[in-house]
Amino acid sequence: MAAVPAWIWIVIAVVAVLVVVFVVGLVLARRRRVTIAPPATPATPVAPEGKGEKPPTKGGYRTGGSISFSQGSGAAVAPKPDTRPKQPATPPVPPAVAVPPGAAAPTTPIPTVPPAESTDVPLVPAPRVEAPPTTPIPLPERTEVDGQPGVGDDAAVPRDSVRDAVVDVELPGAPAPAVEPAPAVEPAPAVEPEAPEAVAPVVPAPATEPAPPTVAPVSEAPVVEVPPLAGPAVSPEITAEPVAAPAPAPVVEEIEPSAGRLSRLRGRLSRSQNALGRSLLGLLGAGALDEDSWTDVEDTLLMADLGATASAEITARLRREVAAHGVTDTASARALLRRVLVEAVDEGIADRSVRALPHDGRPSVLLVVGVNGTGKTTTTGKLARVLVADGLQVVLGAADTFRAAAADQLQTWGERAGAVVVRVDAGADPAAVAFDAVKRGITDGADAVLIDTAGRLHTKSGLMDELGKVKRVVEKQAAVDEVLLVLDATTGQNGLVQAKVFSEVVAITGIVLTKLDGTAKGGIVVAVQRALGVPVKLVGLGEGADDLAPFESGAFVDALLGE
Ligand SMILES: Nc1nc2c(ncn2[C@@H]2O[C@H](COP(=O)(O)OP(=O)(O)OP(=O)(O)O)[C@@H](O)[C@H]2O)c(=O)[nH]1
Repeated sequence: MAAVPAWIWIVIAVVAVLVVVFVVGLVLARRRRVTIAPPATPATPVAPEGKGEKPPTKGGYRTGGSISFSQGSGAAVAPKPDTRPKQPATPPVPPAVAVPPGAAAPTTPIPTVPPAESTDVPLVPAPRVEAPPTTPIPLPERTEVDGQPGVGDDAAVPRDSVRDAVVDVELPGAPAPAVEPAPAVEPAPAVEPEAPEAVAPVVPAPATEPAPPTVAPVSEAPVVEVPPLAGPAVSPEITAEPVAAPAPAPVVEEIEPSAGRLSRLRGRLSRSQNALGRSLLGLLGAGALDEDSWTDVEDTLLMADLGATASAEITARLRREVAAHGVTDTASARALLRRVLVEAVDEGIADRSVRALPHDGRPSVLLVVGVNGTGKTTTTGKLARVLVADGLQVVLGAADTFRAAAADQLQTWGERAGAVVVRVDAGADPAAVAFDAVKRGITDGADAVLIDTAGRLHTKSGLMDELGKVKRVVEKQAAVDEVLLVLDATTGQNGLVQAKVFSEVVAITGIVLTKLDGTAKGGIVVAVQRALGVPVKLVGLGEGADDLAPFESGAFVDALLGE
């Protein structure tokens, strides 16, 4: 056998090397290939939209269709129906984020991308992912999110807008007693138990009987004498045709004199307020005060809403007085505290009288302004009572045409006090109502015209402009003598913000601090007077018709100190 030439061995070796290289390359190439098939079980299961719960994001919020939006009223708005396409792999971007009371408005949307661990999710092409909704729900316009309720919140949904419906009811065939029938009288068989209540608002009471307002014996024709409770005696021929009986004269109530009211109501103030007095007296009466004690005094004043500057000044003043004269016992501590607090409350205030007396042959004109729900209508009604009790003739202007029931509410106050009420339908121009009220006051020769205005959203320039217009229109007939800003004492420092904004739109001349019966923060009196430079003239100490009192610094401080 002939020897194989060397070159053949060389060729065989080269071919063998090439084959090895090719095979190794093929194996490596296969290993580097990306798998595109989805795994059997995704690492992060995503519930179908609108059915299951979405993974929570930061702050406890949940994305998806059940996000509630706060409106100005703080009332949750029902979420809009979710019409977005289903996106199993990618959670949708929420159109807006609910702002909880007390939280700062978020400036960036809540992250909705999958969390970090979603890197486990394989790279899946997402052909069905569609664009987010093209009409996002706008964020509410509220810019003030400090948690205080009611700052113009009702501007969107008047709080009692559902109450003013007139219900058509079937009239009963016989007079229906609203009170328990006397045992001797047989009840009329045809009377439905619900009838008296339902009928009362729409049927006038009989002209002949001064019946209570809820008694509405509708079958009483003027010519038929029917004893109020003698249902069975009514003739069957007398039908239940509505009879145009003259409206009953409104029962004007007896009004409590305003003098000494603050003393009478002091108990209410004390109950909520004297925590301040007690702790101050406790600190001062304890004898030698160290630095910590003085810090506690200042903190106590701060917590009662006196404001930082006033608290510091009062503390410094107390320190000086204690250093100069000493405090030997609780009585001397109380006397010192009283003097210093009264001075603080009266600082810069010369006159707390309400300018409600007629002058120059025309009535005085008072405008009652403030944020909704602070007690404007109630205060207007209470003030009307005081004026009427003092023998003045009063006209009330229902210029709160925004809240449907406000005019009704004022009318009731007017009827009870014996004051004329000028009103129009809800939604009319408030400036026109105010104008008419003043005109009526002048024509009637009234002594005072009180104009109740709608709650203002102090962050909304449109509504605030409207308030300015009311004042300007009124002034075409007569100068406005008093602009009373009604502040709810329970809103604390937020009241100061409102006060400042209102004072930029209309010149406030006096403050009415309502709901002082429900807060331990009476120090707001000092803070708001300092902020506006106008006096607190009246205080509201309850929901009762006569729970409005003149503000008196001495009596107020006595109440704080629990005397
Ligand atoms: N406890 C207490 N409640 C008060 C006082 N003054 C008013 N209220 C209550 O506060 C609520 C709101 O009073 P309104 O007079 O309707 O308030 P408003 O400012 O006219 O409200 P809008 O018409 O919505 O702007 C009512 O339930 C009143 O009875 C007060 O001094 N003490």
